Amino acid sequence: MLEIRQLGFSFHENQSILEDINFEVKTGEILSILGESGSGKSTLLKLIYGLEDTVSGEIFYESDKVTGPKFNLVPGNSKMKFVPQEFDLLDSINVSENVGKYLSNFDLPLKSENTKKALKVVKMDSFANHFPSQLSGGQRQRVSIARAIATNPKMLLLDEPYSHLDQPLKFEIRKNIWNWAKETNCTVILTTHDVNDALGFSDKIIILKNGKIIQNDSPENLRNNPENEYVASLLGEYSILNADEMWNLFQIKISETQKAIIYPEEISEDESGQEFEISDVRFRGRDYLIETIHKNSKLKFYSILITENQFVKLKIKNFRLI
Ligand SMILES: Nc1ncnc2c1ncn2[C@@H]1O[C@H](COP(=O)(O)OP(=O)(O)OP(=O)(O)O)[C@@H](O)[C@H]1O
Repeated sequence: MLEIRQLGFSFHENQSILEDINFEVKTGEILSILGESGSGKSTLLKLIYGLEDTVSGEIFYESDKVTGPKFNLVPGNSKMKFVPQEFDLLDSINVSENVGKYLSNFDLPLKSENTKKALKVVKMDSFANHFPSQLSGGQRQRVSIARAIATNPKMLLLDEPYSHLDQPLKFEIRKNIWNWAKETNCTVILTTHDVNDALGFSDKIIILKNGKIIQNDSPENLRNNPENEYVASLLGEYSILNADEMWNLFQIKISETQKAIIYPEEISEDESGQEFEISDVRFRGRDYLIETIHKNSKLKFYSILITENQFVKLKIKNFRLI
């Protein structure tokens, strides 16, 4: 179990990079830290691994206090594996040797088995004899993940692990890492700004903004009940209407102090609905995202067909308040 209590961090005085961070991660859980660029995701991961010293608060891993470089000759926690954004493979040895670098030579068949298994998780088994200089950025990234996995860590910290991967590969590798982590009961914390890395592949998601946790919840709760518009905006397409718009357009009464967040799949065409003018149509593969406007109110919805009409009548099937 990892526990973070009232953590604060800054690089200089009069600056705040992380503020009042509190959360727990249970053994075997997969946690994604989602936030815009500069929100403090990598810094949080480095603090958990002990690469930076906390300014305030405490981090405990399995009841031991995590300390930073001020207290350790070799920074980093030997009980965890951290894969940073800059992958430091050794160019003089091949992929297989890089992955086995931290494994004991005492049992060579076991070393070879663990290396092969790890390379399979990241789909790099066919590159075992290549040298890092012969690999693309995404392939090097996968090898550095395999190197961490091969050690069978109890806690794996991944900083933007899928940033260099194309969509089909991303999908497969995210699934493989999930399966591997669940099989080995490894706790995984990863950072991302892509909601798709987080929604289907995490037990919990932490939303970070300007160094503060905005929400810490299951993927389902996060999407069903986003704390505010920033959270909704990280989770994909949405529309937002205030109390006057909800009443005037749809005769739905909500408090003046609240707004309604409506996802595209919660809006449907209906002859008895409110008329909106189509302002934009984008093909998404399986359907179209249609943007519409009525006076200053905007709604987005999905449609399998493109209508010939310039106007559509829309109804809201569901919404949540923020
Ligand atoms: N060594 C440093 N010295 C001073 N400021 C830093 C340093 N490293 C990061 N920062 C600042 O700390 C803030 C958080 O950076 P961090 O890298 O944790 O963000 P992030 O959410 O991981 O961003 P990204 O998604 O772009 O990687 C940023 O404002 C950044 O400019």
